[in-house]
Amino acid sequence: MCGGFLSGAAGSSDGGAGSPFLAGAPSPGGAMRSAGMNLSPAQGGCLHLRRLVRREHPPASLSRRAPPGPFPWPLIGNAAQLGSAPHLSFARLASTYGAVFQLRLGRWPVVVLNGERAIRQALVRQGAAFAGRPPFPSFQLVSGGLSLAFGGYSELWKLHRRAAHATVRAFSTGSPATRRLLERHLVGEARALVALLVRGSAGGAFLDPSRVLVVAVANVMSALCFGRRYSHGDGEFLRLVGRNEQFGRAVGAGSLVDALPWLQRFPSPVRAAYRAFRDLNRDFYGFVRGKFLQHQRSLRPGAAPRDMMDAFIRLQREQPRLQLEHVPATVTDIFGASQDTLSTALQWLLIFLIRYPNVQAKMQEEVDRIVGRDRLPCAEDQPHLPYVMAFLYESMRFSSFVPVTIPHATTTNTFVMGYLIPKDTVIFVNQWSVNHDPAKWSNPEDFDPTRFLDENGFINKDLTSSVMIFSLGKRRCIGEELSKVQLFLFTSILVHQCNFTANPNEDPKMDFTYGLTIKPKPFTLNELFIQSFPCLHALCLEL
Ligand code: HEM
Repeated sequence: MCGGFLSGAAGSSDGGAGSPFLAGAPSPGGAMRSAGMNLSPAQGGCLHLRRLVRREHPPASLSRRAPPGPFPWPLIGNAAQLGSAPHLSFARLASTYGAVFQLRLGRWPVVVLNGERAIRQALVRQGAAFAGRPPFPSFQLVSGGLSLAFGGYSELWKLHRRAAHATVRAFSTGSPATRRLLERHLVGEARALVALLVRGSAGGAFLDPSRVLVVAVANVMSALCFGRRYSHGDGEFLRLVGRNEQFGRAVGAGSLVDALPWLQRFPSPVRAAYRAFRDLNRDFYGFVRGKFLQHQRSLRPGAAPRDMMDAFIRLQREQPRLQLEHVPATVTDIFGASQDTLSTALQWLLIFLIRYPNVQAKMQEEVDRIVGRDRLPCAEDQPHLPYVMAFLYESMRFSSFVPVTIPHATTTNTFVMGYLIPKDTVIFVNQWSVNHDPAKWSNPEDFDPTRFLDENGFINKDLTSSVMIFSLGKRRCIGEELSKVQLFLFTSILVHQCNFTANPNEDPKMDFTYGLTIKPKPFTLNELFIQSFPCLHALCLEL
C-alpha cells in the first residue's frame, strides 16, 4: 500500500573508508549502489536477501570448514568494506558468501549471522555457546566496567541477569498494581509531551521532537528506577540523557573505536569519539551511583522498596552472592538501555505518522471508535486496537532500529549451518536481515501495517513474533514486555490527542544515522491538538 516512500527509507551504505566510524553519516542521496544500479537500501538489501535464501545451505564439501568471506586487508581487515550502514553491507555480502560468513576487523575475527534460520540455530539452539561478549575496550567503559549488557557470560553473570529481569518485571508488568503504577507515570509523561508539542507548534511552527521524546521516556524510567522525574527544562538531566547517539556509535557492530583502537594514538575522529564515549559513560554511571548512595542511606529496614534501586539493594542484602557494586552498574544498564531504545522508537513512530497520513487517520479512527473522546487510551484497550498494534510491529520491522544486536562472542568451539566457529570469535547478529527477508515478508520494502492483520482484522501473532528487534536466546532483551507497553500507550495517547503533519519544506526521504540504534536524521513536524479530554489542559506535572 504505502510503497512509494521506501525509495528513501534509509541511509546509504556508500562511504566507508573515509568515515570516522564504519558507522558514519549516509551519503546525501540515500541510495545504495549495487551492481552498477542505483537502488534504495531496502531494495538493494532485498535483492541480496533473495540470493541469500538460495545460499542458506553450504555445499557438503564446505561442512566443518570455516565460513567463507571477503579477503581481509593487512591491519584493517574488512573495515573499509562496511560503509556507513553495516547492516546493509552485511546483507550484500551474504548474497555472495551465504547466511554465515566471516570478516576480519582489525585483529578481531568476526562471523556475521544473517536470516532467521542461522540466527536461531546459533542463539536459541546453542544459547550458551553464543552468549559471550567480546572483550572490546569500549565495553569495559560501560557502567563502571561491571555492565550486565556488555559483560561476559559466567555463573555470576547469570545470577545478576536473573535478578535484573525479575526486578524489571516486578516494577513494570509483574502485577496489576505495578502495571497501574507504570501506566500512571507514563500517562503523566505523555500529557506533558502533548502539552510541549502543542506549545512548540503554536502559530503553525514546526518543531524537532527528538529532545522532548528523550526526556519523556527518560522520565518514565527515572520514576521506575529512582522514584523521581525531571523538568524538561533541567539542563543537567538533558545533558545526561541527550548523548545517546555518541554512545550507540561507539558500541554498534563495526565501530572503529574497537576494530582499530590504534587510531586513538593520533588526533582523529576515532580518538575524539572514544574520549566522548569515555566521558559520557563516566557521567552516566556517576549519576546513577549518586542515586545508589542516596538510596542506601535512606532505605529503612523492613520498609517496602520505593523503586527499582531499593529493590536491588534489598535483594543484594538478602543474597550476598549478588555483589554490591553490581547494583548501580545494573541500574545504569537498565536506565541507559531503555531511554536510548525507547526514545529512538518514538522518533521512528512519529516520522511514520507524518510520512503516512492515511495510516495516522486509520489509527485515529480506531482509537476514537474504541476509546471515545471522554477518556484517554489505557493498557486494557490494547487487545481492542489491532491496527495500532499492527502499526507498532510494522514500524519495528521496517525501521529495524536495532539493526544488529550488541556484538556477541562464542564461549566454546561450535558449528552453525555446518561451519566451524572457534571459541572467542566475535559474532554480529543482523536482525535487519530477518525483518527484510522477502521469503518471509511480501514486499518488505513497503510500509504496510495491514500485513500483520488477518482477514478478520485481528493481529496475526505468528507474524508479530517473526519481527526480530529484541534479539533471541540468553542475551535477549530483558525490557521487551515493558517496552511494548510503553510504546503502545505513548502511541495511542499521541494519536488520540494530536494530529501530526510533516514540514512540506523537508525532503520526505527517511535518512538515518547508524549505531547500536539507527536514528532518523533530524526532522520537524507540526502538531494540531485535537479537541478532547478535558483534564489534559490541567497538567498535573511541571513541564
Ligand atoms: C523498543 C525498545 C528496546 C529494544 C528494541 C531493545 C533491544 C535490545 C537488543 C537488541 C539487545 C541486545 C541483545 C543481544 O545482544 O543479543 C538488548 C539488550 C538489553 N536490553 Fe533492550 N531493548 C529495548 C528496551 C529495553 C528496556 C526498556 C530495557 C530495560 C528495562 C532494556 C534492557 C536491556 C538490557 C539490560 C540488555 C542486555 C541483556 C544482556 O546482555 O543479557 N532494553 N535490548
